[in-house]
Amino acid sequence: MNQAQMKQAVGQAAVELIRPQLDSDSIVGVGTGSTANCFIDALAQIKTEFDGAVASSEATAARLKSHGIPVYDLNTVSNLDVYVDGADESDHHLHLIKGGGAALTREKIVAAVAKTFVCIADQSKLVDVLGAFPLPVEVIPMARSHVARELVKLGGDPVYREGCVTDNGNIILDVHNLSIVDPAQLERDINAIVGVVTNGLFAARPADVLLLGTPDGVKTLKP
Ligand SMILES: O=C(CO)[C@H](O)[C@H](O)COP(=O)(O)O
Repeated sequence: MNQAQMKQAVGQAAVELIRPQLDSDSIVGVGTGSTANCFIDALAQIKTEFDGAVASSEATAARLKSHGIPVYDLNTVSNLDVYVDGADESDHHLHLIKGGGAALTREKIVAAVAKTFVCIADQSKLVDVLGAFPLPVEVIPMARSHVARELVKLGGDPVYREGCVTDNGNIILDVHNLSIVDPAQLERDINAIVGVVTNGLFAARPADVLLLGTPDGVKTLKP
């Protein structure tokens, strides 16, 4: 099984996992990225079994709508049982790095609202210590240089993601060379920098389950 097939397998596995809890009133939280796209395509096959979705990005909203799945504003939704999304890295506690697709802030908001967060990823994303993948930080544009200096004080090497404007109109700094031994503390420290919208560490709200694509099939990991 190659990487693309593993992504399809975990997308399908996520649909099978959540399907028993769906009913005609259910709204599904949907993440962003190539693995989340596999989930969307699999979800479309059962679109008559739930009401609609909340999207974590404009790209995801467009893909959901292209399948005829209604997309709701999160503010109109009182109950979100499940959120399904990919990740750039996961450790064995299911602390994540996300934001490779620049959708981290909306992803973190939807994950915070959902009762259950199902992460889907191929096996290349599972690591012992987070940080080989540069940590994305969404920043208010006028604070870019200030935030970059503060990130250097925290031991990282921030790099401006050229040409990237988030769905919220902000910029991304990718922080290289972090060895993240305490993800929850670093998540708090970076979010405390004035000008930071949020960072791509999901430690305060880790995933509840990780469906990991491997050549031997999909494995289920829990913290
Ligand atoms: O956090 C994300 C987008 O902001 C994605 O979940 C992450 O980048 C993984 O993407 P892919 O499934 O394409 O590898």
